[in-house]
Amino acid sequence: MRVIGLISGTSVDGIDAVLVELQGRELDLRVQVLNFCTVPYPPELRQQILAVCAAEPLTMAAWSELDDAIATAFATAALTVQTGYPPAQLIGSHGQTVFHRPPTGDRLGHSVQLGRGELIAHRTGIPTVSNFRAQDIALGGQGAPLVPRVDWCLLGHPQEYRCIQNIGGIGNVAYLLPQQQDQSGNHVLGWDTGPGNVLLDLAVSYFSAGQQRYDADGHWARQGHVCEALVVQWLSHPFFSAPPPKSTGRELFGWLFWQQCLEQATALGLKPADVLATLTEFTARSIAQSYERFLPRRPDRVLLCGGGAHNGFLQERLRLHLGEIPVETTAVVGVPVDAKEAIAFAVLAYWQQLGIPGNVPQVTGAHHAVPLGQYWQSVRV
Ligand SMILES: Nc1ncnc2c1ncn2[C@@H]1O[C@H](COP(=O)(O)OP(=O)(O)OP(=O)(O)O)[C@@H](O)[C@H]1O
Ligand SMILES: CC(=O)N[C@H]1[C@@H]2OC[C@@H](O2)[C@@H](O)[C@@H]1O[C@H](C)C(=O)O
Repeated sequence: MRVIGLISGTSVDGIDAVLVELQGRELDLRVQVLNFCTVPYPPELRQQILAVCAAEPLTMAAWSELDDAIATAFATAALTVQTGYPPAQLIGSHGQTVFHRPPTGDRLGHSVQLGRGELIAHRTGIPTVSNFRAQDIALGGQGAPLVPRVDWCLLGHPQEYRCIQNIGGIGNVAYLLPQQQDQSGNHVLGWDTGPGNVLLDLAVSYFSAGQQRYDADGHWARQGHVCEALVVQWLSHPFFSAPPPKSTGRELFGWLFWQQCLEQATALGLKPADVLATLTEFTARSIAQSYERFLPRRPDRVLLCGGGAHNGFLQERLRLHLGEIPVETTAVVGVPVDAKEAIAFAVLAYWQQLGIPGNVPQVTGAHHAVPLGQYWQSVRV
């Protein structure tokens, strides 16, 4: 089946769109990437999204406008990625997360992704699956991370224990047992590791007065010195010691957290490069520390994906803290680092059609595994 996968993540840097040909089911799943592109948001729309993520209030009418503007941008990205290719039969659209609250005690989680699937289906003429997190949340789960079951199929190894580490705005890991030992995918572990690039991006944007959006290859951070006292202080945040299942977002590691970091760094007289070096170290250590705390054994290999996989300095720090464990990217096993999440939502939509579960209960905390997403029919245009 030809499927389009769409996602814009917590970095809000644009819509990743992939066109794939999918065959098979789970361990025999085969993915052929036909095309991939990232379609940036119009700058004004990006600013509106970031404002909502930073808790700016909206009327319901403005909220509806925003939802449709995002859905329209997603539909455009879908049409762009399939230009020149035979039409896709299905779209899996994650949408844009603007709010994420994990469950606590009796209170159900709540995760809001804008860019409604019904508009995407209508605009593109392609049936669309969206709203992937809601069913997991209905079963008491975090609604995230949802990619680990796809990782198990696409990136698992017959004999190796592997960690697939996404470093997007937020970081998340999937820990895969050798496929020979785990034929069901029920033993996959995973959780959000904390901030990926989100604080770094906020810092770069601040220090460059909006001229730069991210620290290309970690070049700026590499020129600074790590302030160990701040790294230790930031790592004492209760999120890091809480056991999985756990997920997070800009609500915890976003604008407010960055403001605190900036205040503390300024009080200590840190230069911009030092702040970036310290934030990079914080991300690297939060990942390594979570492996030490929560993994039953050290992985044989770590495969990185997401935009952070392009940050050489972050990779260096991570290697240092992971000791002997080889750290590579998913690209070395044929899965492009920037397309992996979009591929995952194409697969989750495909599984929804086949009735195959998408979540992993011990990852999200949901009561059981279930197909994910809501299906919207379309009128062929
Ligand atoms: N060449 C590069 N050097 C350093 N960092 C980079 C580079 N390219 C991208 N990034 C970082 O990656 C980020 C985007 O990553 P990605 O697209 O994986 O995030 P996302 O999908 O929005 O987040 P999430 O996985 O949390 O949903 C950018 O905001 C930037 O910080
Ligand atoms: C609520 C939400 O959008 N969470 C994202 C975010 O970005 C990374 C991490 O936090 C992960 O939990 C999740 O995305 C991926 C696609 C997931 O669900 O696996």
